[in-house]
Amino acid sequence: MKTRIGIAGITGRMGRLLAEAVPASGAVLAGGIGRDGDLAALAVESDVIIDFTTAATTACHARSLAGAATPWVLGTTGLTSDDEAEVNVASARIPVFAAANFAPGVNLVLAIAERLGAALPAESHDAEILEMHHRQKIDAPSGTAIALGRAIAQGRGVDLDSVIESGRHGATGARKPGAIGFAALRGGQIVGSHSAIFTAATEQITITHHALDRRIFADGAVRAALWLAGKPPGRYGMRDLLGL
Ligand SMILES: NC(=O)C1=CN([C@@H]2O[C@H](COP(=O)(O)OP(=O)(O)OC[C@H]3O[C@@H](n4cnc5c(N)ncnc54)[C@H](OP(=O)(O)O)[C@@H]3O)[C@@H](O)[C@H]2O)C=CC1
Ligand SMILES: O=C(O)C1=N[C@H](C(=O)O)C[C@H](O)C1
Repeated sequence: MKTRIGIAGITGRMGRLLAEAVPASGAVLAGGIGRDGDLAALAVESDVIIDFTTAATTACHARSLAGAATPWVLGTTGLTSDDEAEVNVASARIPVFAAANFAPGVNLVLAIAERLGAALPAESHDAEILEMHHRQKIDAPSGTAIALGRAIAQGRGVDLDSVIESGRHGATGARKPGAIGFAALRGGQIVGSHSAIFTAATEQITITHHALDRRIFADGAVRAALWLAGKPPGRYGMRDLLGL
């Protein structure tokens, strides 16, 4: 039996590419909805839902898909901690695959960032994250930038929330020791670029990922959906899929 995949956000930049990527993978496109669609009805017709919409609707989607017992691949970014809590509640009832970035290469960069965070002393090597996206993007810093920050913080054995310096402006005072800084640039049609930069007095190390085509995200999300169907309830991510 072919896997039936439904798409929440099918009218969007990602959704339109997912509508091509699903049949190209051999799966069946069960249907798709924009903001006015009925997710519960789509879930009944689907073995798995891929969701690239907006954070404002994530909590509602979590409850709807948990109620329908339909596995959920979530690519939406900009989630609040309350949204994250709703996703975790849903993952007790359904398999949930959530990733801020479905490009396999980015997830290798995340793994390297964690190792650099562990290896380079926070006292000497200042960590900054730079992300650039298209002018339509509505959340900042990007989900991937936050994931990079979390990876570095994890390597350093600290909580990102306790060291984050984001959106500097005005009389900021000097950089705090051990801070992880963020800068978000917006313009044109940049698909998504992320750098983690470690700057010391005598050296600078930069790792960068440029997404050149959104198909890298769509193909990754479809791969995740095919992998997720049939898994037990729980929260999964790219590390599970890629075996990192
Ligand atoms: N994890 C990853 O690898 C990636 C994540 N993303 C994230 O995916 C999300 C979507 O990105 P993108 O496709 O560029 O965005 P778009 O704005 O192009 O598309 C958004 C989609 O969500 C729908 N939508 C908007 N508001 C609501 C609502 N209140 N309820 C239900 N559906 C709604 C829109 O429907 P309508 O047309 O009817 O308004 C549209 O189909 C973003 O959060 C983005 O950051 C993007 C790329 C990669
Ligand atoms: O909104 C986008 O376009 C993207 N969003 C994701 C993010 O916030 O990290 C992934 C990718 O960078 C494109």
